[in-house]
Amino acid sequence: MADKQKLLFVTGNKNKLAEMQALLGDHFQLDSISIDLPELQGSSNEIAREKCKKAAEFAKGPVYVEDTGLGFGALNGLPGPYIKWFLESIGLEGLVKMLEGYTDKSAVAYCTIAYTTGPGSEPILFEGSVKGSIVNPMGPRTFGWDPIFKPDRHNDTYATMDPAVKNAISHRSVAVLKLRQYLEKELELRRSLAVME
Ligand SMILES: O=P(O)(O)OP(=O)(O)OP(=O)(O)OC[C@H]1O[C@@H](n2cnc3c(O)ncnc32)[C@H](O)[C@@H]1O
Ligand SMILES: [Mg+2]
Repeated sequence: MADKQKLLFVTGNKNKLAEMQALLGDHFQLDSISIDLPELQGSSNEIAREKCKKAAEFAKGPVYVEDTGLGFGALNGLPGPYIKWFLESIGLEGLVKMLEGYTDKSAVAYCTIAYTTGPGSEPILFEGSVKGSIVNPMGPRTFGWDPIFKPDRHNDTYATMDPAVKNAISHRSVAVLKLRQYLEKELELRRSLAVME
């Protein structure tokens, strides 16, 4: 069997890395560099794209990054890409409190993966999102806002469900599947071109 294709993921977040390993490890040899890249302000797409360009300059080769957000329906999608700073400053309880005056508790969890073949190449984006609602914290406080996000059609939060279930339905898994399909097609194309040479 052919060696697994290598893939470099740049992130400062060990929980993201663990999930990526579970989602991609069977198909790719996933390497990682742990740096918390500076992030500009803007849409998740802009943030992921810029983060990816910086990561490629650092790694001097093909690389991917991801940006994850959590947007509240009642707040027109905020905190969105800024969820990390809200979480760090007001915590899970504070996030739940932000929606106290609203009947609309809906939220969207999303992941934007940006992949580039190297410095100077425009990153390609792969997006995944999951609709759900914000609930009082339930489950272990291991990963970010998992305890307050309950995906639609599930009785669990991301934190109370089995990690395998989260990985089967999550915003990250949707984006990862798109990345995987893209890379596998690319690889097939390169192999068929090599055969023709
Ligand atoms: O280095 P990077 O990859 O940017 O890692 P980060 O932790 O800075 O990640 P983001 O900038 O994407 O910020 C997303 C925030 O949401 C959290 N988060 C990311 N994915 C999550 C998930 O699947 N479930 C719960 N929280 C998550 C994460 O801990 C951050 O606080
Ligand atoms: Mg970050």
